[in-house]
Amino acid sequence: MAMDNKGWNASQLRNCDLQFDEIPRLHHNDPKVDELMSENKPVVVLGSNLAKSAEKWDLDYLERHMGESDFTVFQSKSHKFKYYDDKKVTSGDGFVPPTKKLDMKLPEFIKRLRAWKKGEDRLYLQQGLNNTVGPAIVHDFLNFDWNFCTGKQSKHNWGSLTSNLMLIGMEGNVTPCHYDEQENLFAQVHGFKRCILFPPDQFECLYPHPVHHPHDRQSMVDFDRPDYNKFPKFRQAKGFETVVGPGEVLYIPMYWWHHVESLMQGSYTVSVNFWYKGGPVSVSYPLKGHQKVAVMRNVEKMLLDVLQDPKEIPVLLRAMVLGRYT
Ligand SMILES: CCC[C@@H](CC(=O)O)C(=O)C(=O)O
Ligand SMILES: [Zn+2]
Repeated sequence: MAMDNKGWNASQLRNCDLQFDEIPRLHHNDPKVDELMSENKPVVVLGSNLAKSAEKWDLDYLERHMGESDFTVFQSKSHKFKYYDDKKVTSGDGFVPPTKKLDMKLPEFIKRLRAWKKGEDRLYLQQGLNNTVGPAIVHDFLNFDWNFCTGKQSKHNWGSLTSNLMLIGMEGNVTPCHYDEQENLFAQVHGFKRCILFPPDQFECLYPHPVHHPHDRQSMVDFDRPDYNKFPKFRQAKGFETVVGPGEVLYIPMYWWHHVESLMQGSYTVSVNFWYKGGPVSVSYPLKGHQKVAVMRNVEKMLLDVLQDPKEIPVLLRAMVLGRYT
């Protein structure tokens, strides 16, 4: 495969009907980086040393140093790893989990990753970096450029760092479109990931599952085969995209939708994310897109709390709105 000088080429990207603008890719010293971050806009930061100490995290190194613990690995029959909250699964709701959550030792995971053949079940290691990893990994973790991320945290008034997730994915793995309620500095360590982002105000085009659903925060639209009858506004979604490679950091603002895919016919991918709580809410009118999402979430939660039966929610909302507000 002819690789462009970027280390990948467009044939490795999955087809998507939409057109995207590029997410800006700026050197970490460029003042525009902080301008975009302060406007809650995504940016790829180049040349930072945020996770430079992890650049040696290839499979051999990880096999030698991750330690003997069990790590969280998701298994999927497809290329999609759609997150679900098992605390929101209620018996009899007919929900079929799309992935299986396994505990696996690293050597076993690596063996299966190396032996994997297209068409077989896929695996995606998603493990919080904590004291269960070996001392060498802890050493590398402590050698992340904490000045960089702590600097961003304080400059942009983010809350506390909640976790760092280590992600080891197979080529072609997809984390389908969803939003998180945290700020995210997403450090790409090995391999290439295509990231498609949409601002929070595209809520109406991305049709998230109801808040009480196990797939809360996840889009109902299948990007591989969008159902335009059920989700007509998806055609109007206006997204931004980038491909991040080793040493690059993508800022994913809180509440921004993101779809992330490990490039096809690429290598395995390693990423480390840095999730921060959001900062203090400053209310000014009109409310920002993400604030309206937070309001809608609260309305859904309150309605479920008082109505109890989820099926009554659309009935009440239609009675309230149709013919009165529309
Ligand atoms: C479980 C987290 C997956 C990650 C996307 C990806 O790298 O597949 C993401 O969505 C995030 O960092 O917020
Ligand atoms: Zn996410």
